[in-house]
Amino acid sequence: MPDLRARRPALSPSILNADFGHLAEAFRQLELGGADYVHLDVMDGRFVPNISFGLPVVEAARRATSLPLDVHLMIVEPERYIGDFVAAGASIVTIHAEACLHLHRAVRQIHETGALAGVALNPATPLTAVEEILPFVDLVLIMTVDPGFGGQALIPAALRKVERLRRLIDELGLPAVIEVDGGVKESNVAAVIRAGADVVVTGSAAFPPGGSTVEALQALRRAMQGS
Ligand SMILES: O=C(CO)[C@@H](O)[C@H](O)COP(=O)(O)O
Ligand SMILES: [Co+2]
Repeated sequence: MPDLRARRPALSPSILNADFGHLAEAFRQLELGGADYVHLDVMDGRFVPNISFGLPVVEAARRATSLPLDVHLMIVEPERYIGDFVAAGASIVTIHAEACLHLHRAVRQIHETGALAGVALNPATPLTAVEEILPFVDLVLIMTVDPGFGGQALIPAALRKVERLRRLIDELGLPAVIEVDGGVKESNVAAVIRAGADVVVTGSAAFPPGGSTVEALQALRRAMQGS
């Protein structure tokens, strides 16, 4: 399992905006561009209004790259599929607090399968939704857009939530890392890191139409270092 605290800030590009006809090439580009993880956005058309992909793509990703797979489950009742996604190759399984009634049990389930456990919050969900589970998770994912689609603009108010979570985690001395997902790009990634992100997800910024993913990731990394 990856050590989430080893490389911070880390880059976890999402393949949501990649060319699905050439996924193996997309993974190669992410490796060449220096990605730390690959973010896989699983959407069920119920928790979010969009359907993306499921287990076969996670399995294909596992075969195509040695990068750790950071699986973001935007599905209702995620606890029903945790074992399947870990068996498919997920290193990190992140479930939404809004989608899961028994978070404590689901987090334990993720750990029992040998993966790292993340809990995600939508922009309108208050931090109190993760306060009690915070000591038990490896990662908290703060959505800076409403989930469901790539290419949306980051909601600036969500960064204030990242700042508050940073303070809380540091005050309590907890090991959980903060991942920020949604609308992160070269022009705002430094502000996202300054707010307290340990891991940043970039979807559309990692796969610019007609552009180079390797160059996009290198530019993002430079901007991250200038934070
Ligand atoms: O979880 C999601 C969207 O629901 C994200 O991971 C997006 O895939 C990120 O894409 P950009 O906002 O960076 O274009
Ligand atoms: Co995501």
